[in-house]
Amino acid sequence: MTAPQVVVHRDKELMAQAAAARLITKIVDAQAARGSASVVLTGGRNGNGLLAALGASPAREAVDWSRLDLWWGDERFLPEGHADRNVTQAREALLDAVELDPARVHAMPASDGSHGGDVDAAAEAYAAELARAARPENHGAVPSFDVLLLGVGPDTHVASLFPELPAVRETERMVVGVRGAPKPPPVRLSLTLPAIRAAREVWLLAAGEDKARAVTMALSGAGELQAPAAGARGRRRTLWLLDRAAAAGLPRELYPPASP
Ligand SMILES: O=C1O[C@H](COP(=O)(O)O)[C@@H](O)[C@H](O)[C@H]1O
Repeated sequence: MTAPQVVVHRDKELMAQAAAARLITKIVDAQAARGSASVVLTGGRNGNGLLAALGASPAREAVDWSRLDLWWGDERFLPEGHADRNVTQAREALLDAVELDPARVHAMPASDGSHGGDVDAAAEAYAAELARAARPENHGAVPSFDVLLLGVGPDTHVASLFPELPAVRETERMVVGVRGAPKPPPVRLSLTLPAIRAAREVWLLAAGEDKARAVTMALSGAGELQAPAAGARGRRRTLWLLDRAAAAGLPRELYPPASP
């Protein structure tokens, strides 16, 4: 697992644009090196902001969208097409505007899908889909994602791993059903920390003053049970992409003085 690196941008718009530029480069490089790329998307304001910025960037033409696998770090367990589902919001922000291969868009199950309202069965099904995509050279039962994106909640949650809930303690399963989430809706699906840590790179996004406490806590030695964001690490890189408001509580030693 890698130590966190921190990059601070002036504001959330610039952070989204810079993260989008970074992601385009990563995808293009992975496609050049391995033929395809895999990215795990996040929900939330910062994740959707990044997707919208990517959609607005002329450089999006550099990506071969048909050779991109998309997965999700978490999902609100709601009916297909529900406006609060992370996949619905991602489609609106970007996915409907690019030429993806539908077979490579791995949305998490909906509550009115083939598993009905059984969130545990839905979690097992998504874990099986991940396992089928994993290669022998990968690290465990999930693919080696090129980039795994995570929005950081004001309470330090990432994906749907909330402080002190059972999901953040999971050490075996790659995907779990979550009940009793403090942020609505209460029932969700989430990758676990072991699945997140299989990614080559984990990028955590946080902008706005309501995220400052969470960022300070996660980057100042809190444990992953109290601050799940602290446990989200990539195998090759762990990158925190922040705006100044979210970084306000961090000691300057944590990020280079040259950050504009
Ligand atoms: O509910 C969720 O919240 C987090 C954080 O969202 P934000 O709007 O506070 O940035 C998000 O990362 C997660 O995917 C989503 O389901």
